Formats: sequence, structure tokens, C-alpha cells
Amino acid sequence: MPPGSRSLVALSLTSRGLQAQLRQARRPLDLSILYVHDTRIRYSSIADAMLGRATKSFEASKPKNDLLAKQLFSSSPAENAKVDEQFKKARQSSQSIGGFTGYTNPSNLSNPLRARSPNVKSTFKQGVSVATNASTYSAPSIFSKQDSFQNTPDTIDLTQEDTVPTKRPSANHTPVEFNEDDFDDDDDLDLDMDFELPMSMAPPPNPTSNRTTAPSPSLPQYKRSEHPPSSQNPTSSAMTWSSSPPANKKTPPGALKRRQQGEQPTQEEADIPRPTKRVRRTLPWLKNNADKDGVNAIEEEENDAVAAMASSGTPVKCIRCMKYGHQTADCPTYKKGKGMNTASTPRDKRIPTTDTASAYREAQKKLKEKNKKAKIDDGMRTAADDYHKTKGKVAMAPITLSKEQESVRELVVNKGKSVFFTGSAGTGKSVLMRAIIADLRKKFVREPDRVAVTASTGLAACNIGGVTLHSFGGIGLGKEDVPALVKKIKRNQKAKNRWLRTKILIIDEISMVDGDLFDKLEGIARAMRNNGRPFGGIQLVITGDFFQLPPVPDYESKGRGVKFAFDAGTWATAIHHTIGLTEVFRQKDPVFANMLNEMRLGKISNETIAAFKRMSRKIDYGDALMATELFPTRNEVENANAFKMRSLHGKPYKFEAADTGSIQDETMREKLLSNMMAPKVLELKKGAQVMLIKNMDDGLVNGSLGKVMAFQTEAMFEIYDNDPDVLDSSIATEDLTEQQQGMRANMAKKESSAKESQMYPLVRFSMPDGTSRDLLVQHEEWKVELPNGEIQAQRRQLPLILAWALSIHKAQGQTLERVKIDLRRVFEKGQAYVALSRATSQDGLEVQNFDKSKVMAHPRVGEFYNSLYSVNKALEYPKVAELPPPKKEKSYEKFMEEKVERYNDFDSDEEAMAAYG
Ligand SMILES: Nc1ncnc2c1ncn2[C@@H]1O[C@H](COP(=O)(O)OP(=O)(O)OP(=O)(O)O)[C@@H](O)[C@H]1O
Repeated sequence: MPPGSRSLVALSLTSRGLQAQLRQARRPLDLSILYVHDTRIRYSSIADAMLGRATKSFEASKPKNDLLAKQLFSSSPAENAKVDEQFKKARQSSQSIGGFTGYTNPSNLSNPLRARSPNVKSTFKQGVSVATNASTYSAPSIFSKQDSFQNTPDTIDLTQEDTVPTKRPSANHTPVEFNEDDFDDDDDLDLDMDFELPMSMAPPPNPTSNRTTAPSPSLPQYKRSEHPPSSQNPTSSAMTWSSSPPANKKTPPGALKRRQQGEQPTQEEADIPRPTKRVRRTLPWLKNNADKDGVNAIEEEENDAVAAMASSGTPVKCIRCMKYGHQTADCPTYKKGKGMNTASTPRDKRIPTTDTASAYREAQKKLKEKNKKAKIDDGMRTAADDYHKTKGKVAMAPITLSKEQESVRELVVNKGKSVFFTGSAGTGKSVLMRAIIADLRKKFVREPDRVAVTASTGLAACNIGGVTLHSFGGIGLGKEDVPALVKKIKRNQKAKNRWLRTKILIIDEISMVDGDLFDKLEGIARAMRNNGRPFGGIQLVITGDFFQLPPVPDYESKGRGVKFAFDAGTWATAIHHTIGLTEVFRQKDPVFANMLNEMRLGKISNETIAAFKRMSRKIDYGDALMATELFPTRNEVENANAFKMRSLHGKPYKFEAADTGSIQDETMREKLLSNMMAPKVLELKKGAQVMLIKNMDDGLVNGSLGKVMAFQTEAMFEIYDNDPDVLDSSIATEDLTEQQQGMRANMAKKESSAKESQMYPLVRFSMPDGTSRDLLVQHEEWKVELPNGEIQAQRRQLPLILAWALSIHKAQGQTLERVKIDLRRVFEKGQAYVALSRATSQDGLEVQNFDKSKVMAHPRVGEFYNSLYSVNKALEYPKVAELPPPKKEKSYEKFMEEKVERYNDFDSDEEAMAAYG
């Protein structure tokens, strides 16, 4: 293959190899990082359709004996033909990602190749090996290698000079032959990248060169013009592309002066050819966009149009009033000032000119529509801005996973292991599970039904956007034996498909899953999938803490006692790794975290007992909000909240949920929805204590406590938001300014006339730092969604619940600043631990009637955890996570730097399992 062709093949193959590597790295990179050579030519990888053009440009502009050729040719032609393979080799050793800059200084060819992506700059740690398995490298792991971008023997050596051809390729070299699917990979090319054309462009053709031009009948004047000979316009010189002969541009001597003096042109001047003003050729959509071009463009168009009509013999038509018989400049309407005054008309309202009435009307209509749309867009933008402004929302900053959380994520998402991760309350199990689900959803974006998100209870399932295990399995109550259940599922096409399609089964709050149910599901999976591997080969991702709430005992199984999921016969074979999270995030105080840990393990010391007993004091929080009291049963909760509501005077406001979903049977849908945090009917009054049940932003999160201050429409909230004093009942009306008094009166009027359906509760939430924030709480949605995206049930309701009292069941998974519990009421193992571990600090926890026997863990659970690690080890003070101060904004580069660094620090996933032996 001739050398010239070879360089192009090398370029193309380099591009394909690069893509393969980028895919390997599973990370979107800008392909424009492929830069070869100095400032003269900048090649980007580009679609094969452009290859021909690039070839020409390259050949046209390539400097003689340039270094590009030297850099592109490898040491032997045979190797050159297998550039792909060389890249494969490079991949194995993870030495090259394929993107590099280099050789801006041709004299410095031995410089290592450098990554050009801003995402990876200066983040490499010396000599840290990250990945343990080359086939599972992720982009950051590749980048983290110090020598990722070094030019090593494993990569194509672009600097060898020994075989560099010094001759320019001959003009008649044999054409390069490509296989038709040589460029299959190019489908993935990023065509949005910059492509710089070669520096010199071919000049426009000489309009007169060797052409016997037949004079155009429509352009009689040109016939007489003398075009300069082609020699005066060498093709290599830069000239503007114009059809006007240069003679037209000349002003005859003295003509300007004579014109200024009002003299008639001389015969000589009159003989100089002047092209008639012609209608500028324009595309319809450009015409419609004429308003964008400003006043001058419009005036020019108008003049052009008038001139065109005049020269073509058509009657003169005014562009402004669209009447015939006079020119635009003489338009009487315009002169009277009634017409469109472009000078003072706002740009958007100007109508582009056209030369027919129907086209004009059409344009006018389009412009009106456009303006209307722009108005709506503007309105929406303003509304959106206002929404954020008035509510003072700050976007939720994503939580950065800790090292141990990150290692679990890696094990699940990238290594496909079946994992059970556990840990005491507040160690970030839910946060980690959400991160894993998000990653898996991204991974299976084209096949969302491959990931089944489930939980033991409806409430837990709702918290992670999934369904209950029963619902996923299509087993109803699941009382039958496995063969009967398999038969049942086979009759239900949707359930059958779920079992066949699922690759990853996520189970949250495993502590409430019955052991028998776990075994049944395992058997069903093997039978349905006709696959003898544990769970029929489905990858399991399970989390929960067995020290928390146990399975709800059903009537039949009461006799046999509780059976946890870890008691299931198939548990051990189904789980590859058990991982314990050890860093506590919820409690910042290590003493308090340790007290809870002792309680969890059932090894409670006398000091801890004494400390809990001291917590029976009444806490004055210094504001109008009380601690939320936790009760074991729903009835107790409802009674406590109803009692408090009755004590409030004022008008009650009822908010009914709007329920929808694919399940048509109302009772069944109701049953599903009854598990949700959001109630079917929410009754509120001014002064009601409420809890937010959705994350709104960094400050206003699920569990935030607040008080209803008022009920307002959005318009009222606007007024209030501009001047909160107007609503502050502690400020007497006479103490307000005149304007404020007017606003207060206006507000009262609006309140009395507004429809109840337009009123929302204005809630004042107390923040952990002692400040407060007001929010006009509006509707949100909750869904029960199957893996295939089918929404079985959906509820639209205000994200609030009454919060004087809350059930322990609903509190599981929550983080609460103020908690109160009377342990006399507790009857189930794990309840006390769940209740007490919701608190973030001792200062926010009130414990009545502390009794050691009430906080004991289930002995079977203790045994299970004992088998995982020594109790003494676990009794060591738990680590309290040291979090960096919250950052509001983080640049993408910074984020990537940190991500890469985390990978550098991560030695092996074994470390994360250390705590559990
Ligand atoms: N990596 C992290 N960085 C910062 N905060 C975190 C992190 N992980 C968890 N948290 C915070 O810690 C608190 C507890 O987290 P989470 O609810 O996930 O814990 P959990 O183990 O599921 O608790 P529980 O078992 O009680 O339900 C939450 O406020 C959460 O935002």
C-alpha cells in the first residue's frame, strides 16, 4: 500500500481503535481529543462520509516532508495493517486510552502523550494500581493509572523514524480499498465535535475562465461589461466571490461631486453598466426570520423588493400598506404615522416583507404565532424563575458515597455479584441502594425490565420507587407451595415475563421478609427460568438490618415463631457477599452512636442505661414545634394526631388525593396505595404540625418538621413572599406601613374569595441550624411501578403528614431531628431500636420509661451477626463519618477529580467486607 494511503488508513483505524477503547472505558469522551500534528492540520475523528473530503484537504495542505507522516507510520507496514490489534494490545495493558495531544513541538517527540480531556487533568496518583481485572476497567480506573497515557511499546509507536517515508506520495497511487463494514464502528462517532477545515480552501471558480458566456437575457447590462482576463485573477489568490465585474465598483472621476451638486451624469457615466437592483434571493424560512436581522435588513429587503418590481415592469406596490400604485417611501398611511414604524416597533413585532399579499399575510400569521409562543416561553421562564426564587430552593447536592459505600456499588454494578449489605441504622444503606438503582437503571436504560426493584413492604417499596416482593413475584399472598405458585405465575403472562426478564432483583428492608417466602421465591425463580443456579441465575442485591423490624407474623406462622430471611435454607447459596457498612452518618456524636450500637447488639452497658434514663426530661426546643412521638400501632398514631387537631381552632382544609394507575380494581388499588406515606385524605388547620415526606432540596428533606402558618393561593403567596410582615399576625396592622396595610387588606379579601381548591398550606419548616424556611406546599406524586414501567398505582397529594405522632413502621428509614418515645408501649423486638435510632442527637431525643428488656434484640439475629463477625469487634466504637462541609456548587472537573481520586484510594473490595470477617 503506498505510503500516502497508509497514513489515511492509519487515521481511520486509529479512530476506530479509539472508539473501541472509549467504549471499553464506558465513559463518554469527546473524540476531538485525537489531535495529531502541529498547528497546520488538526484532524479529528470524523464520519467516513467526510473521509474523502478530508483526504483531499489533507493532500492539498500537507506540508512537504512533514512530521505528521512520520508520526502516523508505524515501524512496519505489516503492523500498520493491524492497528486495531495493536490497540487491543494496548487495551490489555491499559496503557493507552487513545486520546492524546502531542507534538506541538516537533522537536520534542519523546514527550509522553498527554490526556487532553479536562476531566482528567492532574488527577493521577503515582503508581497506584486500581483495577484488579483488566476486563472490568472503568474509565476512572484507567485514568487513574499514572502511565495511562504514556507512549509505551504496547501502543503504536508513532515516533519511530526509521520507516518514515520521506517522499511525498505519488499522485497516481493505488486507491485504498475498504471493506464495506470497515467503518461499522463509526456509527458511534461523535459528530458534534469541532472539525477544523484545512487552512487553505479551494478558491471559487473564475467566473470567466475559458467560458463562452451566453449573455443572459435578463441581464442585458452584463453583456456589455468587460471582464478582466483570467490571468488577473489567479486562482490561488483570495478574492471575494461576486458576480459583479470589478468595473461596476468604480466611481467615475468627478461623478460624486457632480451628483452632490445635482448635475446630470455625463454620457460617459451613463454608459457605465450598472446592474439593476435585484430581489435578493432568500429562502422562505429566512424571510420569516427577517425580524431577526434588524431594521436595516428589513429596509434593505423592502427597497430591494420595490426596485425589483419596478425593474421587472410589474406595477409598483407598497410594502407597508400592500397597495399598488405608489412606492413604500411615498406610502400615505405611513406618512400619517398610522402604519408600521419599524424604527420604533420592537424588533419581535416587525413583519418581514414579501412581494405578494398572500405571502405577506402568511408571514404575518407566522410572526404572530411566533411572538405569542415567545410570550408564553418568557412567561414560563419567569414562572420557573419565580418558583425557585420565591421558594428559595437550592438544588439537591448529590451525596458523595463513602469509600465503603462506593466499593459495594462497584461490586454490584460493575462486577455483577449477589450482595447483601447491612449495617446499623444510619450507615447509609438506603442512600447506597438508591445510588445502585440509579446506576443499574442507567446500565439497563434500553431494557429497564431487567432490573426489578422490590421491598418487603409497600411503604419501603414506595420509598425506592418499586413494588412489593409479592407483587413482583405475582404470587398473591404466597401461601401455596412452590409448584402451585409456579402454575399460578405461568397463567399470568406479565408475572411470567417478569421472572424470565429479570437479571437483577433488588430487595430493600430484608429484615421484614419471611424466611419461607425467601425460599419459595428462590424455588420459583429456578423453576420459571429453568435454570438450576441459585435464584435461577438472577443477581440479588439485598439490604436491611435484621436488628430492625422483623417480618410481620401471619396467623398461620405464629405457632412456629419468626423466621428471618437469613434462616432460609437457600440464603447462603443465593448471596455471594455479605458486607457490613460501618460508618454512621445519621448521628454525628460518637457517644450517642455507640449507645445505639450497644442497644442494637443487645450488649447494653450500665452507663448506656443510665444515659438513656436521663433522656426522660422534657425538651424545650424554643419554637412552636414539638417532638414527633413514635407509637408502635397506627391506631395510637391516629388518636394522638386527631386529639391535637381538635385542639386547634380555625377552618379545616381537606386535601383529597387523586389516585390513578393501571389497576382498575379500586379496592386492590386502594390497598396498594394505603401503604404510602401520603394519606388518602389530609386534613389541616392553621397551627397543625406537619412533616415533609419528600425531599425538596438540600434543606427541606423527607422528615423536616414544620407548622402550617396559613392557607394561600399562589397569588397570595407572591405578595407574602415579597413582604412576609404582611402576614405576620404578631405585627399589629397599625404598626405596618400604609402600603403594607393595603396589602394585608388585599390579602384578606383574596383569602375570603379564593376557591378552596386553589389554596395550599404555607408551612414554616424548622431547619437543623435553628433557622426556618417557608414553603407553599403543592402537590407531588408517588408511584407503585413495575419493572416494565407499568404504573400500577399512583397518588397525587400534598407531601405532608400530620406529625405530632408517627408510627414506628412509618418512621423506619427516616431521619428525625426531634423524637419522643414511651417504651412502655413497645411490644416487638427491634421496635425500640428503630424508634431511638431515628434521632440525630441526644438533644433531640426524649425517652420515657426506659426499660432494658424492651430494647433487647432478637437472639436469632444476634447469632446471625455473630456468625459474621465477632461481637467484640462490633462493640468497638462505631466510626462516625467525618463529612466535609457541604458544598453548594461543584464544577464538573472537580467532581471528576474527586471521583478519580476515590478510585485511586480504593485498594480492593475485600476491605469493605473486613468488618464482617
Ligand atoms: N455518603 C453519605 N454522605 C453523606 N450523608 C450520608 C451518606 N450516606 C448516608 N447519608 C445520610 O445519613 C442519613 C442516614 O442514611 P440512610 O437513611 O441511607 O441510612 P440507613 O442505613 O438506610 O438507615 P436506616 O437503617 O435507619 O434506615 C441520611 O440523612 C443520609 O442522607
